Amino acid sequence: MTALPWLRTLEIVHRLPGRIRLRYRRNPHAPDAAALEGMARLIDGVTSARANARAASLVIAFDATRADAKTIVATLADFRWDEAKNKPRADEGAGAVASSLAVLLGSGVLPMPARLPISLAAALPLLREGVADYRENGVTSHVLEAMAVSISLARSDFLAANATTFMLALGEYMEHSIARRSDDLLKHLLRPSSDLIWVLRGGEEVQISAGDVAVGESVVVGAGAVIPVDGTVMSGEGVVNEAAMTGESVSVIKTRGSKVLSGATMEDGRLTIYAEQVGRHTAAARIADYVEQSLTAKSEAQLDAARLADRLVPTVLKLAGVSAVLTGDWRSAASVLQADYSCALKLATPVAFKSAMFNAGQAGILVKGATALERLAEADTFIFDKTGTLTTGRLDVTDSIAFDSAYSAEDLIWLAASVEEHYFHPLALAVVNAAQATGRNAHFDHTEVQFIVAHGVASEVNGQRVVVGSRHFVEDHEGVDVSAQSEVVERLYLEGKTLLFIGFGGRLLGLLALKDSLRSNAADTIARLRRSGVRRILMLTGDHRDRAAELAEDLGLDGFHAELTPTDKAEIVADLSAKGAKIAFIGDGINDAPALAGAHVGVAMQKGADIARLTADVVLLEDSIARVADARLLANAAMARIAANYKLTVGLNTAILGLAALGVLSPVATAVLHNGATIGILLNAFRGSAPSSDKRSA
Ligand SMILES: Nc1ncnc2c1ncn2[C@@H]1O[C@H](COP(=O)(O)OP(=O)(O)OP(=O)(O)O)[C@@H](O)[C@H]1O
Ligand SMILES: [Zn+2]
Repeated sequence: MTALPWLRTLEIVHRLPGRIRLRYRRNPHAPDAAALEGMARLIDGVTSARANARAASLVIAFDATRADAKTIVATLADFRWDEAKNKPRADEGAGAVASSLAVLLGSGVLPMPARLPISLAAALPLLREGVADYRENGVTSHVLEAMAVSISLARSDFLAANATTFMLALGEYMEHSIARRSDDLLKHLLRPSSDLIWVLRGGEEVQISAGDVAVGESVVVGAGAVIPVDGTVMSGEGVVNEAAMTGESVSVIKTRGSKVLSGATMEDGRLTIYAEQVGRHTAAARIADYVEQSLTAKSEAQLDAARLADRLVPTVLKLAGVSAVLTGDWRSAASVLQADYSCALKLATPVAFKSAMFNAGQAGILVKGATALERLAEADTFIFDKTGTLTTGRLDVTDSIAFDSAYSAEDLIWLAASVEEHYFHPLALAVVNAAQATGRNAHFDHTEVQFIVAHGVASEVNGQRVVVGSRHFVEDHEGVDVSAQSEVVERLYLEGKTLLFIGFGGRLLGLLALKDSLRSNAADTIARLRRSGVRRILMLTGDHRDRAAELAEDLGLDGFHAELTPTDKAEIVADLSAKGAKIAFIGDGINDAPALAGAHVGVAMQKGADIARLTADVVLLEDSIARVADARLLANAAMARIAANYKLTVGLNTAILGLAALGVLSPVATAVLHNGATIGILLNAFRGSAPSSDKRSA
């Protein structure tokens, strides 16, 4: 990292209490506007910072009790600035393209003596960059480019030198604008799109840039806008959809006192929000950061490309030497040097990944990074959790059978609901719903409730132990004899129901049967997955063996494991992985979070627990299991495109390189061919991988 003296050029031009305007001289080493703002905001006491690149000014607002102008400027001066992270910039690139083009067109008509200085001036940035890069990183592709141009200049081949400079500038500009566009697309998916927001200041609504809003301000949000801050509603009423943040697709009504999250959209109404978290501290920014971080983690495909690129540079250099010796012509050396394609190699793959991730996002699938995409395509074994994943997770109580005449069917439901009402498990929610549907309130007072994961719940009513849960729990753990009712139990299982056993005072008091329906598109999804090359599809569940067997049969799965605890599920995943399976685990995070985290790639259902959406590599943004197959097909398509692009990059450029080495191609022809090929390949990578046509089979 190099700390550059850009701040020599920083001066205060205007000063007010709590506010200063600084001017910085634009130089190539100055951080860009966003970086400047970011640095300023890190300073203690600074409430907002806004840089204007065009005016080269930086306005900083601060809390005058906590900071003063002098310390702020001094602190800014202390920041070490890593220039490498800030380059290159689009406008500069465009300028270089224009000036090198002018020189290229003009050099032919200029008088001979003027040609060298003009050509040299045009090539200077490139030569300088080559030298700087050489000092810092040794022989890189920039160094090769500088050598190519130097050779042409030395031979007074100005046409070649200028054409090369122009093509390189153009190529670089295109490469980076395509790369940046794919970044922007992705950020657009994650960040509120509008930058201007309304706030109340001095009783009036004023429009400011979202970056300028401070904690404690009142932000006004109308229908259609994205909420820019995390905060509490002070007034108004609105329908808010937080799907992008929490995955919850059902919109909720927010009124005075409700909490709202940045990144959520206002579907209707109007809210005034007290801003509690702004800018980088908001939930939206945290999620975006997370995804950006995982983006920088290099996938295998990216590493392969980078490794080849690194090996390529010295090879090209040697080839240029050999070619010059064999052909006896420096021109061929210049041609070879600029046919180096390590840059294209390094860029094409990430661009393709990002554009695939963007497409996935639009198809309702959040893919957290290139590695996730790669692994999704690699997975040969798909393992589904049952409840809430293959099934809807919205259960209905169909039967309530009490074996003690003192209790009615409704009493039994109420007894279970009284102890279940504290839990979010789909079974618990179903029981509580059923109790409410009875239209009366027959709550049983009980002592504290114990929850035994993947087994059930237990408490005490009137001094007697009450247990609600699986047969295994009630029978094996609680010693309640169930055998007398085995006929009823058998019948209900045969009807495809999930059973809850209710023990009271050590006896079996009754049974609740629940029906959970398979998602209508579960079978279709399984079939599509098989067609996409998945070899084995399994189901894991905490539910009873009989129920699981029936579902597995209906769906044509390759196998299932039932009556599992969350740890059992994780162990099965670990076990199969150890045997070489590449597992994609699909679950909702309720009693399957460890398995989700332990899989090669974890896919979280949209309605899943927060933890699932946070730890999973892929998050469905719609409550449809069809998105799992969509995600797989998308990943396959993206990987195929990346592989094809890679071959094309290597093949095409190797051919150009070979011809250049043989002296067949002039430096100008090489520059045109090489840069044309690079741009074509990038555009191809950028072109979205079209998701399969049946993706909207909801
Ligand atoms: N809150 C609860 N109340 C009653 N029984 C429960 C509760 N939680 C779990 N159980 C019992 O434990 C069993 C296993 O629960 P678990 O959540 O692991 O699996 P599941 O509900 O069948 O879903 P999955 O297919 O996702 O594993 C359930 O089938 C049920 O019998
Ligand atoms: Zn047990």
